[in-house]
Amino acid sequence: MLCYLLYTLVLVTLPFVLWTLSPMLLRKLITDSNGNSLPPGPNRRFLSLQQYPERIISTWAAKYGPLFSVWMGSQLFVVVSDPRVARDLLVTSGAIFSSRRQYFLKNKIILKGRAITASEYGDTWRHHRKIAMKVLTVKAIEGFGQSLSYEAQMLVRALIDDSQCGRVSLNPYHCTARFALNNMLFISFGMRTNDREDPLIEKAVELALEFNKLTGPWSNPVDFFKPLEWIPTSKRTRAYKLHQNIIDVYGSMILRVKAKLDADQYVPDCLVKTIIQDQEKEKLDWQDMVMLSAVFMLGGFFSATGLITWFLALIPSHPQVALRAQEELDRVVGRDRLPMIEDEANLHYIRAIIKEVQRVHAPFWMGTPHCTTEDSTHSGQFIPKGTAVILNCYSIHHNPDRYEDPWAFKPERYLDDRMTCAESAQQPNPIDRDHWTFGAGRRICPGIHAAEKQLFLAISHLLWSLNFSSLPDEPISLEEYDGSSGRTPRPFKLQLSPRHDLVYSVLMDSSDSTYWSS
Ligand code: HEM
Repeated sequence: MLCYLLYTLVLVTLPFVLWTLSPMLLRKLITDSNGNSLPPGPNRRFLSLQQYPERIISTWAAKYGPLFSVWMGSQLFVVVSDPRVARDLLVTSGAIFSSRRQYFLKNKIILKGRAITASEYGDTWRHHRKIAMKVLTVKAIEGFGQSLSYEAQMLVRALIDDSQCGRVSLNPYHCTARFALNNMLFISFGMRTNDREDPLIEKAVELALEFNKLTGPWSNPVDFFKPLEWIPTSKRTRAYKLHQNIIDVYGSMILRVKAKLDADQYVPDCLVKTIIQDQEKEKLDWQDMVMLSAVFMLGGFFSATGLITWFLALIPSHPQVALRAQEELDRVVGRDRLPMIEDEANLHYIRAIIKEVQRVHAPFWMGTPHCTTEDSTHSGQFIPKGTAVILNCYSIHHNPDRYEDPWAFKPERYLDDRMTCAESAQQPNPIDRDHWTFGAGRRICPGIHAAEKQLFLAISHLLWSLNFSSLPDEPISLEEYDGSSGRTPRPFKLQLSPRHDLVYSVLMDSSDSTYWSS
């Protein structure tokens, strides 16, 4: 009996053990016609990397070098941990390094291969990205300037209001989320929410959080082991539910805009107005329309919320940074008005703070994986067609050769950098690029201009108006975070106070008196 049990155990586990260890052999067998073999890497397969995958990835990058390979289940990945390699592969060889792997949960179930980010490289991706760019170019974003500035003012007001003018401590997440949500609502649907208790905020936050929990590039075994696709799991059920919720929530919002347009009511220029008006010309079906509007809300909203919340988590432990920024604000803007978009060019230290937050707290340490559409080689290393490519921002952003004292939060390092992030990404020498938070190559984040303007307005308004401190018995963790594809800080509390006597009167000078209740 014991023998029989042992025999069965060996029979069941041996194939799995051999499969897990097969990379040892495959690394020797897989070569291109010139004998170039795969980049080095761990000699076993993994099914997932759960919490904080960047930590093990950076250890592997240190061991195996700037281009290493690793199998996640049946999928071969290469991980890029150096700016020059990133430029060579993602930019120079962009024609074959710009597709997307069809992840089971994210791409197949939740986004159905659409939403730009889930589309494979080709005509549909090009077409949908071009449509999105109609509202995301520098010029288009300038057109949203007034609304973005207004939301920044509302962000500060909401923080003051919710903290009862600084009398009680608060978790700022709800306020930062509403700021980013309203910006995306306006750019996508030409609307904003005034209601402090609006269930739409809860729903949008819930959908974005669920999306980020379910779609980490390395967090789901089902993405890498096909037989698991047939096994009902709670994650698979959640993915189907999320897809349906996206269709229901954003679909009903599109219908709201359409009803207004049909009734000849005013709708500001926005993504959804464009796609409704051009639906026939652009040959968009209902799923295309919903997914295009959803990706702004899921990706754009979550990442901007994350970065502003990370800024608020960082600032209490860096009072000297706040002080220096506030001296700059007093000198350039003064105390009798709020910062404006036009001030950005003269607020060098504020811009440096934003770049440094983006470097030390990039919302996506592993970017969004690209996928190759042809065989290629780099420095004598073979990268087969169908390989998934990870841009390892975590190692790149902590390389001491590029960033002196890389673990420290030091905005000064960017003080002489006068370029926008979009301009910096175009520099011929990739080492000079500020950071890699927005990705690289043909799939670089199309929302980069919208993100930069929002972040500038939010952070300059916050620093102009308020001082922030943590609670003595509730230190803020800068190490831990929530999310798997995107990261936001663990919930924390702040104590805030107005910075000078004019703060309330300048902020009160607003047309929207229904909102401002204190
Ligand atoms: C606030 C900070 C933001 C960060 C850090 C960020 C970061 C990223 C990253 C890393 C990618 C993947 C790039 C690649 O594949 O190489 C991406 C893609 C994308 N982002 Fe953003 N993003 C931000 C804001 C936004 C905003 C505001 C929007 C929309 C208004 C947006 C829309 C998109 C879309 C549609 C894609 C898919 C692009 C494609 O696959 O071609 N993002 N973003």
